[in-house]
Amino acid sequence: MIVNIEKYPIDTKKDASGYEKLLQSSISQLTVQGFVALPDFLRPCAIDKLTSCILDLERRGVGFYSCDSHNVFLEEEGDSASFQSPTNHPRNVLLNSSKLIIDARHLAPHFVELTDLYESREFINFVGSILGTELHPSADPHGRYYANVFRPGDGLQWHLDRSEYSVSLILRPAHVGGKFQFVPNSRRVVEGWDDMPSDVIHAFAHEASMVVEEPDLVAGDMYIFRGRDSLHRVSEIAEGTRINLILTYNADPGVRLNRYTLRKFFGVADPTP
Ligand SMILES: O=C(O)CCC(=O)C(=O)O
Ligand SMILES: [Fe+2]
Repeated sequence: MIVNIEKYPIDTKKDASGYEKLLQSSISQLTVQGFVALPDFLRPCAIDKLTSCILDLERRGVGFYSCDSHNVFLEEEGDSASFQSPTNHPRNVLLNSSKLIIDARHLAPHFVELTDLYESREFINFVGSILGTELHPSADPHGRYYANVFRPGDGLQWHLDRSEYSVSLILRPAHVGGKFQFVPNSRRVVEGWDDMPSDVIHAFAHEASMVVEEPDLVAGDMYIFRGRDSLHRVSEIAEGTRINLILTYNADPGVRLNRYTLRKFFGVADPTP
């Protein structure tokens, strides 16, 4: 088991009162901050094993280095009514991101325990109970879960995820930069923009009661948030390497990523039907 089960009794049958306490504190964190951070969720030996295995895959050239530009919605530029919209409309403004993604197909053979966690009823029920929804694993063979490796100069610009819910497991934070920044429940505001602000943080400073959160996350931490409803990014890495795992879930079964996301971030030009 890669989970620090003594601190996080996610199996309700084994420790009902510990589970209930954990659930209630996580739910109140989500209500107050719009996300949940669970420190030391992974066992130290799991952090070491997962990290060295991902770095080894990177050395062997496994994974896709995505450095294509994208818009905040992760949808085709101009594939809808807003095609007629001004060039500065968020749908038309391209942002530059870069990172290495090692997707679920490449990770699975090396990470049986990760697949087990991703699919485990206890884990899905725990995360779903915090988020107040039934959760289903993604049906996307590439994006159900994946590792991100950010090197200096890399970063992931502002976007709204295609998957509804994301769970991130931090394996190694950057030394400088590489901060996870997000604005809880900001989708509606972003959808209302006619012009993409050049400085998103500054733009939100003028929105009543909207805060750009920047949690301080360290190796072993797990965080949960609504990636489709909360604009978020990873700021540029200045020093060190940032490595994390993202596990994605949806309220409906059978959900897959759109072609845009698969092409730009996973290097998949022609997804299998
Ligand atoms: O690496 C992170 O913390 C966030 C990554 C992310 O937003 C994504 O992969 O969609
Ligand atoms: Fe994201």
